[in-house]
Amino acid sequence: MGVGPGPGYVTEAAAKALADADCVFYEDYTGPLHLESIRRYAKTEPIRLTRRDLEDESGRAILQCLEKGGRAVLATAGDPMLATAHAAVVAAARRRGHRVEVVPGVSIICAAMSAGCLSVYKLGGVATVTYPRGGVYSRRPYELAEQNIKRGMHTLLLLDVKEDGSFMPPRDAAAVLLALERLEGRGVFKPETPVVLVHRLGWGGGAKYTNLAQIAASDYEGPAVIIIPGVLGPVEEECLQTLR
Ligand SMILES: C[S@@+](CC[C@H](N)C(=O)[O-])C[C@H]1O[C@@H](n2cnc3c(N)ncnc32)[C@H](O)[C@@H]1O
Repeated sequence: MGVGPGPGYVTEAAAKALADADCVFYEDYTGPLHLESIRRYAKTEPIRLTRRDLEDESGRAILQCLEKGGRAVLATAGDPMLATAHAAVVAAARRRGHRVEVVPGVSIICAAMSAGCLSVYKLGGVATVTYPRGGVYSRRPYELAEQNIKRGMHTLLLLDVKEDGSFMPPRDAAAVLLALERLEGRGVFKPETPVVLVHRLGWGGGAKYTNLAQIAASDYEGPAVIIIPGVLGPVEEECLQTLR
């Protein structure tokens, strides 16, 4: 079940699922989750599951609740299935014969495209900007943006989650993209590259049409997404100018 990008986005369907559940679980490593919104509707105290509980242990606590005949809910920020690995939990429960309903939420991906004035018809592949691991950078955002730009498509970049559960600030993401440019050198991420920054949506943040150099020098907080616009239509261009 998704509870949207921030407070106030719990749908009636999500509220009903919470009210009907015997066990309420949540995770907050794929996006910040407003726990009070969940408590408002749930009849039991929500239990936090970590990435390890869900991805390494296959959501065992959820399956145990189901196997005792209970109804279980797993609440996530945004939409529960977009840019997450939660399909594995759904599949594990269905394989054991349980009925599973996915309750969609307002995804940060949809919300960011809306707030950023960009047409989803031109959204190309999505990637995540990650911190270098063991000194090695993932080249995926660079290669994907390069392909999307060639086709005139927009590139939506999600930002890494740190080990301590905090979200990569936009300045760190801009620094990673500029470092990738130094490694690859094909002119995909230049300091003057125009970008749409969507930060802390639903939590008092907003959207800004700016460039990579300005983001690298900014103090916006995460969570955030960075969109590299492709070829802009006149309506997109006109709307983007209002985000300067
Ligand atoms: C792995 S994605 C999960 C997306 C989620 N399942 C959804 O559909 O909304 C998590 C990333 O989305 C971005 N994000 C999450 N919440 C956000 C928010 N409220 N405002 C801006 N970006 C956000 C951050 O880049 C974060 O690392």
